[in-house]
Amino acid sequence: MPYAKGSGPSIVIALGGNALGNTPQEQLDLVRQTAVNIVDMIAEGANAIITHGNGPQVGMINSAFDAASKDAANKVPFMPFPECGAMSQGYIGYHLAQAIQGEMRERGLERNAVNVVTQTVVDKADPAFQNPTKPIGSFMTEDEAKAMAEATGADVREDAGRGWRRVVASPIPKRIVEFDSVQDLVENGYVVVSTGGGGIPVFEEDGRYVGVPAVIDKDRSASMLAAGFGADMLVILTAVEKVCINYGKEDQQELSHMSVADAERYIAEGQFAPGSMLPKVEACLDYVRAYPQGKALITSLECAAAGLRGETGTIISLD
Ligand SMILES: Nc1ncnc2c1ncn2[C@@H]1O[C@H](COP(=O)(O)OP(=O)(O)O)[C@@H](O)[C@H]1O
Ligand SMILES: NC(=O)OP(=O)(O)O
Repeated sequence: MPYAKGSGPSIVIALGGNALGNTPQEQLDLVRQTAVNIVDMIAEGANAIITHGNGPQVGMINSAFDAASKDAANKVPFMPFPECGAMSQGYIGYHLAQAIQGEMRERGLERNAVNVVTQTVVDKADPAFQNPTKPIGSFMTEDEAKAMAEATGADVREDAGRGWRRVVASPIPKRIVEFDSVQDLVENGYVVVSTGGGGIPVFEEDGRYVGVPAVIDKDRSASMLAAGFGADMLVILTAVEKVCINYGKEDQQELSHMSVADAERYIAEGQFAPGSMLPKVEACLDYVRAYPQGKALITSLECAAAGLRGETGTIISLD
């Protein structure tokens, strides 16, 4: 039976790595807290589509299958990378939908949560396939990473000052295959987990879809989803309450609002670290340029509901 939609804004939420953790038990525990923060927004009437990252998880699944399949005694088959992406969506979406459902039941909210395994069309000619940039899996020291690269042929890079990781191609998302189904679910009052890990990247060939070994940036896909829906707000939840200029320096300054022109100026000044805050600000800019009535919010998980009420976080709007 369909559920009633909330009376509040429509929002697309992108969950950062701090919402999920690294191991199954850590993820299960963290996701319960994440669900509390998400349901705080749903309790205010929000109609939410929740997207999430998958870098650590898809890397973990891929490494586990690679290691297991190399020993014939295990009888574990080689697992292609797109299938590992699909597994990561199922695994994270299962935890998220279950935790959100449980939290809504506990608060007596008559809504239902569902996870949609989602494919995202990318372009075969995307130059990203020639230049892998998306960090996946766990962090390593430089020596460990270089030894791994030597042994496996994987690409490795330093990740935003936090250590070394394997990197894979990260093409630009073009279209979400399950968009109409997600829209139907939202219209019928469901809280939808969708486009996890940016969506499983696929090429379109003669009307059929074929998985591609890559990982799409979840903030970019969330931005495209929010613009496509005409969502009132794109909410990017990460580890900081506000975006800063002079981040980490003595004269650090938190920003409550940025216009597109402000953001462009700060980007030109190099205020946002590539691989961490820069892609988030760029995703917000893409959304407000494509849907000028929309507002993007970057804040922490803990501040999500207060941010939605306009009490904290950094709002990015056209002007
Ligand atoms: N100018 C900035 N303002 C605020 N945070 C910044 C800035 N530049 C870099 N950061 C860092 O970017 C991080 C968010 O990026 P990241 O951790 O990659 O995102 P995710 O939450 O999606 O995993 C913040 O926690 C912060 O440490
Ligand atoms: N797909 C994606 O953007 O994952 P992370 O947020 O974990 O990097």
